[in-house]
Amino acid sequence: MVDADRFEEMRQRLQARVKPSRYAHSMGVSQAAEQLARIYGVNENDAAVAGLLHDWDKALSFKQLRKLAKKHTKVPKAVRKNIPGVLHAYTAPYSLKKEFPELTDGVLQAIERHTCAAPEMADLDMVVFIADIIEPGRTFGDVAPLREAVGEVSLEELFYMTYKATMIYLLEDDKAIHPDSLITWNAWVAKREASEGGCFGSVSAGDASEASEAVGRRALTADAAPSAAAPDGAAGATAHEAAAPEAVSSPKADGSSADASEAACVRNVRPNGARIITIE
Ligand SMILES: Nc1ncnc2c1ncn2[C@@H]1O[C@H](COP(=O)(O)OP(=O)(O)O)[C@@H](O)[C@H]1O
Repeated sequence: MVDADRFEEMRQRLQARVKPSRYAHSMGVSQAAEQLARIYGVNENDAAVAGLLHDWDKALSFKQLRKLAKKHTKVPKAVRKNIPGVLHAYTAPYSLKKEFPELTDGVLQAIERHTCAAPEMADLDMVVFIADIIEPGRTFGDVAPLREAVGEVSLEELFYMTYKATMIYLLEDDKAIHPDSLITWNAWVAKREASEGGCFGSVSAGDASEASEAVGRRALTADAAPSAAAPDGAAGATAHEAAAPEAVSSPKADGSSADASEAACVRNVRPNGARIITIE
């Protein structure tokens, strides 16, 4: 548990370390992660802290990251050389543990997995991964369906949708993809196919309307974010353009005990944002 004073200290140190657009994005991710955690029954404090600090090592140059990754991570040489944009996630546990020794393994793991994810994801890992993509400052054209699905589908399904959107974005932008990402993708496809209904289930209709009202359509919509900061100019980085949104309260909703007969299942999300929803 990180108390308010320590969180404030972390916030200030992050602000001093990264550029303003990165800081704004980090605040957005922290608040989005906290909201997602509340909805999906994950530890909110861990989510807020992991979201805040997830890009801690984005302050480093690729040269510094390569050196750090070589010494303190198992990232393969080819990835260090060719996909340095992902290294900050892998070096972060080492860097952050030195700065904030009280950070738990769970928080550090969620931070480590926020960029490339993994075949097995803890709930906190998924919350931080999703928050990084759907925080209000994100301006991708295809995040709207993800935001709308918050509280409507299970955490696993929302993660699957988000991971898929990330893969599509990387391909469409002609970016190299971490080789382990294909292993992760295949694992999640298999897991999803094996799940009941083929889509990880979903939250009940009642929970869905409450939760999406509070989070999906208010806190996590781009419209809710105050004015934009300058885009991040770091090589390979995407633009995070919003200042921190105001926190809003939302009801608790448990996505784990869905009645499949009432469940709305998002079957597919297309790059243009169109999606197919089936009511089962
Ligand atoms: N699986 C992946 N393989 C290769 N590159 C990736 C992968 N996932 C994300 N990236 C790229 O790594 C960089 C950092 O990712 P991330 O930390 O999610 O970015 P952001 O700076 O947008 O928060 C981005 O340029 C992103 O496109």
